[in-house]
Amino acid sequence: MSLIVKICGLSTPETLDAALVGGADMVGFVFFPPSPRHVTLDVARALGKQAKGRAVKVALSVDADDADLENSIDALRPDILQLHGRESVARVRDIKQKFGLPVMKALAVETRAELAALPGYAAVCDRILFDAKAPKDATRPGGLGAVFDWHLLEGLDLKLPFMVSGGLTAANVAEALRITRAGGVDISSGVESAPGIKDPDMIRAFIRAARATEELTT
Ligand SMILES: O=C(O)c1ccccc1N[C@@H]1O[C@H](COP(=O)(O)O)[C@@H](O)[C@H]1O
Repeated sequence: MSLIVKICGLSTPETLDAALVGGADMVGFVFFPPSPRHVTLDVARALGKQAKGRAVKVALSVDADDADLENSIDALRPDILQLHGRESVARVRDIKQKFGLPVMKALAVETRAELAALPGYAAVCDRILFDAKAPKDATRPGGLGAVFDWHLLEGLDLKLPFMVSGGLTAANVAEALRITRAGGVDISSGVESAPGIKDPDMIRAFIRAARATEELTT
């Protein structure tokens, strides 16, 4: 199966275009007001139309209630929901049933202990995204450019597709994939010139670097 490359936190037509033309498989939009990448419903509606049929649209939320989820889904028309907060297994199941969309649950990993939560989530969601744990005083649970110890995923036998994120860049993506054997990679800060400001050249360079690893393994 080919590697899934996701560019997250897109918020302008120009940078979305760079991701789409560059060959991103998934494009992510952040619905979380404290984030520098937060998109309003109007912006999400326009970007959603631009991305339609060209890549998988991902709506990222953090412990959102049903009303906020409904509004973001109505605006973006996503293909999948990325739940990046402390959503419980029961809440993930509930969201899937209510909204009828596939769910990718983000799990923050710092030690092997956090992987104990995996079977519960694996039973209810469609995809797992491993990310670094945010510091206690962080204003958001992700999108911080923080890397986790990829060796924690070494030899992981998960019967579900999984992706890796957290501090990825064009320079380290090959190493992350070599160690984790993930089926996909997700990036936000690593393709930005400043928090929330995506750089089209960095987007293209990251996609190229990730694709180059496929050539090494196929
Ligand atoms: O991007 C954000 O602002 C964000 C806010 C809240 C939760 C998650 C967020 N981003 C996701 O975090 C990971 C890692 O990002 P980075 O590459 O280390 O910056 C990625 O999945 C983003 O989609």
